[in-house]
Amino acid sequence: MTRPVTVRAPAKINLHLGVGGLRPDGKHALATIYQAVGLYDDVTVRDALVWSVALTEPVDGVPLDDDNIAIRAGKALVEHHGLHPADYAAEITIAKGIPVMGGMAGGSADAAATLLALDRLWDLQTPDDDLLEIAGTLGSDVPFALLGGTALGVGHGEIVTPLDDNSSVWWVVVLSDEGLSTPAVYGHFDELSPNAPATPPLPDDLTEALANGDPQDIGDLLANDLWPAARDLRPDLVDVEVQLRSMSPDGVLLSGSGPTLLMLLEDVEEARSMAAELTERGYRCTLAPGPVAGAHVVTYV
Ligand SMILES: C[C@](O)(CO)[C@H](O)COP(=O)(O)OP(=O)(O)OC[C@H]1O[C@@H](n2ccc(N)nc2=O)[C@H](O)[C@@H]1O
Ligand SMILES: Nc1ncnc2c1ncn2[C@@H]1O[C@H](COP(=O)(O)OP(=O)(O)OP(=O)(O)O)[C@@H](O)[C@H]1O
Repeated sequence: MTRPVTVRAPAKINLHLGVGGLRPDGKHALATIYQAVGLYDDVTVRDALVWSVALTEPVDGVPLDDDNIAIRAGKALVEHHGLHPADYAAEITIAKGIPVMGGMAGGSADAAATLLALDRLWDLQTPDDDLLEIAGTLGSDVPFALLGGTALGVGHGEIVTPLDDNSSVWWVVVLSDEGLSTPAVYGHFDELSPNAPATPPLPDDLTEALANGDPQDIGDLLANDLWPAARDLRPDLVDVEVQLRSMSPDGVLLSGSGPTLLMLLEDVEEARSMAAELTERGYRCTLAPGPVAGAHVVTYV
């Protein structure tokens, strides 16, 4: 019997989320810049006779059956290697630190972590390119969760290329008590933007600002095409956004498809005092540094 393996995978935000038209496969063409930030899920895998998934603490909205993306990831890895499904299954335990349905790709992090953890548990030695390819079949954000750091994402978000990022920033992460459905936000985007370009333009200015590492320039260039749709679906977010902008006029951003909101700060002390002030005003928030590493093993067999 092999020893359990634990992999830690980060949340992501999109510093730029350019959304194009709806493709025939039901997804939207993207030109995005991902950044991995320091909120994590830890996924532990153990050999088992049947697939199962459990959480270390109960969290609403996470399926505990075969719909869980971690189990889908495990089965995809078994299939990729042509292994006999009856001989390979795992007990998966997830410690969730990434908000569920928050637009921070928590499920994607779990899928990426599971791929890496099972690869190590079963000593499959899957090449990195194969892991990225399997990841892309599981969800648009999954390849980036493997990669981490800061990266350009094109296609439907699954084609990722690392970017030179010389910034080191802190994000005040303002959480919402209620999640927002990613397909619903994309669906409303289609209603608001019927003439979106087939391929959105690449964010060259932000790419350059990241290479230069100046947080002020980065803050000025943050952009998210899903924001108007998220605002319509969740008008309560507008009030939070106004409060954040009154504290820091630049550097406020919707995370992915929302509803989490972000505020960029250069200095950790400043980030702490903003978070304290927001907490005092009744908001639930946390801090996360960026960029951080992608999925990585934290225990060894
Ligand atoms: C909003 C983002 O987080 C930004 O990175 C992602 O685009 C969403 O990625 P994800 O949650 O991994 O999404 P997937 O699991 O691939 O797709 C879920 C659903 O989101 C919508 N979707 C997702 C990605 C994409 N480029 N276009 C889409 O329209 C589709 O309705 C799709 O059925
Ligand atoms: N391991 C998992 N953790 C969280 N959600 C999961 C998991 N597996 C499946 N799901 C389902 O995936 C959906 C999206 O959850 P998730 O927390 O990944 O949202 P999100 O962070 O908004 O995603 P994204 O930013 O990629 O759009 C939920 O409906 C949830 O029920």
